[in-house]
Amino acid sequence: LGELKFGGGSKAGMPPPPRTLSFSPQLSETYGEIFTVHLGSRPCVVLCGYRLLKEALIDHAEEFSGRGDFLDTPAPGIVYGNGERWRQLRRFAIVTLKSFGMGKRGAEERVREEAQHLIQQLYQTHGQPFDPTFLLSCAGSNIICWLVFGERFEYGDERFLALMGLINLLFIFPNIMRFVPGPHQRIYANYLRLAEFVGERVRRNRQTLDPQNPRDFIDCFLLKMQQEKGNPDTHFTEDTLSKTTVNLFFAGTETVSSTLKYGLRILLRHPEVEARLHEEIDRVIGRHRSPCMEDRSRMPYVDAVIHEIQRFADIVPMGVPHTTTRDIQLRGYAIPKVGMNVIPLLCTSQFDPSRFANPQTFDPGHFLDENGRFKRNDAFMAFSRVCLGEGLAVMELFIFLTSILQHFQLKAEEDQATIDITPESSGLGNIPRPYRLSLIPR
Ligand code: HEM
Repeated sequence: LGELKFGGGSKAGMPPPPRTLSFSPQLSETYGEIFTVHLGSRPCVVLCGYRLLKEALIDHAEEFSGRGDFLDTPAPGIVYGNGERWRQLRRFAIVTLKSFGMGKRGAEERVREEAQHLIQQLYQTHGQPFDPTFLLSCAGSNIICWLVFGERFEYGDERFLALMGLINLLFIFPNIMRFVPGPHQRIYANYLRLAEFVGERVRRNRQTLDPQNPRDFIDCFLLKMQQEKGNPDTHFTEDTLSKTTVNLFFAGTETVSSTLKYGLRILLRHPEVEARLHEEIDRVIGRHRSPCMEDRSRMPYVDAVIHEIQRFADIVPMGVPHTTTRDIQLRGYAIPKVGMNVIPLLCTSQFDPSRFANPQTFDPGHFLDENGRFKRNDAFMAFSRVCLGEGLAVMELFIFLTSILQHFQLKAEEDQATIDITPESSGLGNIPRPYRLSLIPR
């Protein structure tokens, strides 16, 4: 297993690393589509390629629905949940967020409104080069703030800035971070501060709770806790409230903004794609009204580009670890229920050469048929199987990206031909390279 790589990452003066994936897919050339690696003392079954991932995550969805536990997070919320607790918290979150309009018109209005705030902020850059990370994170984060905290924040609001400062991709691994010295311990400290922030909001909500008129996810959770009072086996506790809220906050913020940040960089590298996007946006939406979800069905090129950005950026290359809910045979191998993590290497489906003509090339044609209509491809697995926020993410990506391109032309700071669109580092997440761009009003 000498080839096993945990992330890439280029240092100053060094050539960029090859596109390494956390478990280099080349391992499958030697060991096949299914093999075991040992992470410390934990055996993990790694699954590679579209067909095998489909077999496990879709055809045997129930059997592979357990959440792997090598992240060792105690009293988990949804993302690291398992069994009955996970089922109940997940169902509750879906129903509650839908009641606030997630995946529906209510959320669409919020996303459109947030897009307008984002555009106003982008005009303030006055065509000068800037790093888009902060503004994109604010926009994505505000959608989740509205769902879980019942309000959006101005981008300069100190409470919001403090909150944004706590977010880091590595949040998802707080328990690992706790033990790794150096900057990781700071990240773990940030995780605790975010939990504290949530705790304060919970105290505030409790004082003003109106059972007839819950304002946000936290209110709904508190009401559920009241209903479950007296049930010694309840899964709705202070602890699961805090963890679930932190899960939603993280999962819904960093994913969307990283995809947008990656996407804009790819468009800087491919101005011909940007030009076709402008053309379709001008033709279908025009310059004067804000984009809405109804437009999407008439914009196959935009749809294809967003899918291709998500495929190519591949921001969660290893997926999130699963485990089996019962002993199962897969391709003749026995995977026991207990003690085995299953790592679905989503990247091996997203880059599967049997499913994409030129997997290593950014090409929106991967999602277009010969008549220019949008073409689904089942090997597209950016959301894996159980992402709870998929509908919301799709809405945000479409409305934010089309709004930006409706108003601005992108201008690179560096020579377009040399823009490197491989990730800055590639591990549990693919992190886009830091860059600056200018937005020229159209
Ligand atoms: C571009 C955006 C996004 C991407 C690429 C993404 C990707 C993923 C992936 C790969 C998983 C693991 C699924 C599995 O275990 O099979 C996941 C789970 C999850 N995502 Fe997303 N996600 C995105 C946006 C969001 C948003 C906006 C939310 C918030 C509402 C969200 C909430 C969650 C939650 C709560 C889980 C855990 C679900 C569970 O274990 O039951 N995600 N996501």
